Amino acid sequence: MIVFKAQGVTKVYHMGEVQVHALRGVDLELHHGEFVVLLGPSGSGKSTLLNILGGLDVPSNGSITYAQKTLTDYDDASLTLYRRENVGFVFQFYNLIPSLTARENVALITEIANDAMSPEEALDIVGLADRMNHFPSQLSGGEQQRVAIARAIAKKPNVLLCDEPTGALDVKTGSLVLDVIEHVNKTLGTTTVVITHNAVISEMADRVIYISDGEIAKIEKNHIKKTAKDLVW
Ligand SMILES: Nc1ncnc2c1ncn2[C@@H]1O[C@H](COP(=O)(O)OP(=O)(O)OP(=O)(O)O)[C@@H](O)[C@H]1O
Repeated sequence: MIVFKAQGVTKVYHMGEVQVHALRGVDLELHHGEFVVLLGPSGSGKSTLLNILGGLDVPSNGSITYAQKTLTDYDDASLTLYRRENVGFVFQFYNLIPSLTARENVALITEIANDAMSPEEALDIVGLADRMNHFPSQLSGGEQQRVAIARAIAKKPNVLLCDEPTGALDVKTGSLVLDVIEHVNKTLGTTTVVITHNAVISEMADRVIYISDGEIAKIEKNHIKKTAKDLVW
């Protein structure tokens, strides 16, 4: 089942006289429940594509459908609703609110979402049931990222979009965080897209999409996937 369909998607940023062509015509289909890794050099357009899929940004041209509805026809209010109901985001830097505990950071989302799990349940999934009442400053980087993942998945999103989720973490902690993302993908059936600079992570994907200079250079399917725990880097 196709979740996203992008056709001829371009993105041009205008910086005074200069035009930056971040995406130059992307055609892409993403399927329900799949785990996709986006790989490509710095500046190739990965974050721009992820942000457009997540409704944080809009393309200059082309169309995107999500569950057969045309996102590119949505106004700001509809895009906000789309994000709220369907998309969880995880970024490299965890963006937790320092004055709130882990539980309260997750509750911020569960209070506004329909049919959300409880903050306790979400924190339990990421292995932090016993750290619920700790503040971000009392947690390690990996633990903070797991709180950010709990916050992203608590509303049971159909789609989880992760922009370099392990970029700020050491190998062991990064592997733990990937293990959590893998678990969410498998148990909740969440369509998952992970941007990374680390080619090793692509071994756990169903498909690997290579982006180069604003275009899809190639797409590879992994016939045998590794689990996060089996990755060596
Ligand atoms: N808001 C913006 N205004 C102007 N140019 C931008 C903006 N956002 C991104 N760009 C430019 O668009 C191009 C693609 O950027 P993007 O962040 O999508 O790349 P990326 O592949 O995610 O890079 P990285 O791996 O370094 O995060 C780059 O040349 C970048 O400088």
